[in-house]
Amino acid sequence: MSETVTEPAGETAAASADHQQRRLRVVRGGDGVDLEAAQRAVADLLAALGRDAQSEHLADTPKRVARAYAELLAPRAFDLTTFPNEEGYDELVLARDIPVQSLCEHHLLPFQGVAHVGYLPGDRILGLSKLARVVELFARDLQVQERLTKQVADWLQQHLAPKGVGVVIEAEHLCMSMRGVRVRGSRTVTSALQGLLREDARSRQEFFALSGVPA
Ligand SMILES: Nc1nc2c(ncn2[C@@H]2O[C@H](COP(=O)(O)OP(=O)(O)OP(=O)(O)O)[C@@H](O)[C@H]2O)c(=O)[nH]1
Ligand SMILES: [Zn+2]
Repeated sequence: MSETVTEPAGETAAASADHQQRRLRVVRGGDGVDLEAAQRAVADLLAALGRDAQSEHLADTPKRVARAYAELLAPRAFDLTTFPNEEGYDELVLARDIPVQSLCEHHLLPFQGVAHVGYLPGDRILGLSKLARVVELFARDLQVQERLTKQVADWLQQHLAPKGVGVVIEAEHLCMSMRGVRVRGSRTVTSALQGLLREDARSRQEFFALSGVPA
């Protein structure tokens, strides 16, 4: 899935002046979904599973399922708003317990849990809600948890250029709880660190402590 980051029309001047608020429009995915083909495929799947796709109860199910997957694979566009770090704030900024919902690419079943996303500011700070929006940007996709975790960290490092970034995701995979090995309640923890949070032991420890994850 491709992602684009553009300066909204008329905002270029504000964006180029470093002492001002800066906004970048972020759009990812939403392309590549053929709703009618998806609907036909779901009807075929129901038939292959021995279900009567023409029955009164299932008649609208292919359409609903196609739309549901299209929605689950389409993150909302947003404005990445940053502000100059005028106070020179140089401690961690951490958003804990951001809800995460994604789809495992192996079974197309949900995995869900929470993300803790933190960064050590450089020249700019980020509108706080944007940490959760970046998580959604990559979660609304067919994913593995490791890739999702790393994509969020890499994206923030690239677009915010902070001194460090840390991302922890704790999630339960329905493919492991509802089926297969059937271990209900087991949560997988993944982390991705960049910059000082990776290189400096004290910063890393602080990040994990504030995230509530034993280092
Ligand atoms: N590394 C990683 N593995 C995942 C993730 N989500 C699901 N999986 C695993 O992907 C693996 C796919 O293994 P397969 O042996 O091909 O599939 P399977 O026969 O359905 O495996 P079982 O789940 O053990 O029944 C399973 O072990 C899943 O638990 C993820 O986010 N990261
Ligand atoms: Zn799975």
